Parts: sequence; C-alpha cells; structure tokens
Amino acid sequence: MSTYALELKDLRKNFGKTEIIRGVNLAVQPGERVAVIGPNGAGKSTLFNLISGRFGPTRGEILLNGQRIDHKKPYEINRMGLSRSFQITNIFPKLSVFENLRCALLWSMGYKYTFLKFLSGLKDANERAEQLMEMIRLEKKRDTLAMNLTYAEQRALEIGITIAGGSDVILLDEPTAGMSKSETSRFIHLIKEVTVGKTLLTVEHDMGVVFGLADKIAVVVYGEVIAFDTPEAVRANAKVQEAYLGSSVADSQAGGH
Ligand SMILES: Nc1ncnc2c1ncn2[C@@H]1O[C@H](COP(=O)(O)OP(=O)(O)OP(=O)(O)O)[C@@H](O)[C@H]1O
Repeated sequence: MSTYALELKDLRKNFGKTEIIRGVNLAVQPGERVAVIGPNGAGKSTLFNLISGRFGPTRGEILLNGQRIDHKKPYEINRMGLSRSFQITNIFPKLSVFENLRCALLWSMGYKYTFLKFLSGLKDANERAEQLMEMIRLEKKRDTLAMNLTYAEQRALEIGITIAGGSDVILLDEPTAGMSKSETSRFIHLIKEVTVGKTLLTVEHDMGVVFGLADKIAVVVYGEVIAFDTPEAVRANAKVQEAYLGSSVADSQAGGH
C-alpha cells in the first residue's frame, strides 16, 4: 500500500475536447512542502481543483494517504484529511477572529461528536480556538470582526481556519498574493510554523516564496509535470529553464535566494 500523503497517477482532465491535464504523476511524501509552479494557463489551478474534488478527473487516480479520493465530493475529501485554503473566502466577515476559528473547529468536530456530546465539544473548541489564535498571532485581535482586520491578518485567519480541522494535507492557493515584501516574509515564516509535520502544496507565482517555502517544486507546463525535484535541482534543470525562457527561476537565483 502507498505511504504517500498524496499521489496522482496518470491524472487527466479534459474540458470539452481539449486535454488540459495530460497524464500527471506525482508522489508527495508525508510532511513535504511542495510548490506547484508553471506559466499562466499551465493547469495549476485545474490540478488543485481535481485534488480538492471540485472537478472529477477524466482519467487517472488521486490517493490521499493511500485512499482513493478521485470522484469524491470536496467535503468528503476534507473529512479524509485534506483542507484547501481559498485565499480569504472561507472567512465570515461579520464574525470575530475567535468566532471564525471556533466555527471552523465546530464544523470539523460536528461529524465526530453526537448531539449529546456537543457541549463538551464546545469547550474543546473554545480551548483549541484560543491555541490557534496564538499560533496565527491574532490573539490581540480576538474580538475584532474579520472584516476589520488588515489583509495580511485576514490571510493569517484564513490559514487558521484551514488548519483548524486537523487535516494533515493542506493546499494553499498563492498564500502571499497581495502582500507587501515584509508581510510576505513574515507570512512564509508563519506558514512554516503552523504546518510543521503536515504535507503542504501551494500554487505560487512568486519565486521568492517558492524558494523560501518549498522542499520540492513541481513544474507544470502545458498540463504536464516536467520536473519534480528539490529547488536546487529544478533551478539547474535545462527543461525548466527552457520552459521559463530563463526568466523567473533564473531571476530568483540571481536575486540570491
Ligand atoms: N472550467 C473550465 N472550462 C474550460 N476550460 C478551463 C476551465 N478551467 C480552466 N480551463 C482552461 O484550462 C487551462 C488551464 O487553466 P488553469 O487555470 O488550471 O491554469 P493555471 O496554471 O492555474 O493558470 P494561472 O497561473 O493563470 O492561474 C486554461 O487554458 C484554462 O482556460
């Protein structure tokens, strides 16, 4: 049986007659941090949509901790241990930071607790919400409505909501998009801290973030993974350099990352 946290086997997706994902194979070890990079339109979002169950594949298999998840519904995949962040769209703007985290926790506990155990569940959720708030460094904003947080704070809250359910595989879509340079470096640090021991997949355009965060990089070009390796090996990969025309990846090297 597979011991991979996530495994894609000959994964394919057609939209109409066009094959957008063209036989992707990828095996991610538990605890690995993987950045998925590639030119615009390469299929990165489609890949995330397939993994998280928004789309069903045309062919191929997706395994989460050895169990098939292709053709399961997003909430079923979530229950099986995969959580995806949608930038800040999981946040309830009119709830406080604490209430947002507590909601996420209760939602994830709801299926495990019977109604009669709900009250004790509530106590657990309160305690865990406090812990999570400290982890994402928003304890001073405990009672602030989410809509009144700064953008970077909202992104931190979103990460808190994403990890609240205890999933061991986390998908993040461009986690630092829209942040300033200093916010970005603080946020990379935060992501690393809160995902210790978890498997992380990010779609990312910012090469600084990619090289700061990833143990491995998957390079998607025209619906195929053309390289899956350590950042150093990917930088040196001739196929990758050709696909990027020596731009982003080489630039980040010149930038000293
Ligand atoms: N629901 C859909 N129906 C038809 N075509 C789609 C659909 N979703 C994506 N595509 C097409 O699939 C291709 C891959 O798109 P996708 O969004 O996965 O690329 P991407 O690598 O995430 O791009 P970007 O970096 O610009 O976000 C594009 O040509 C896009 O037009």
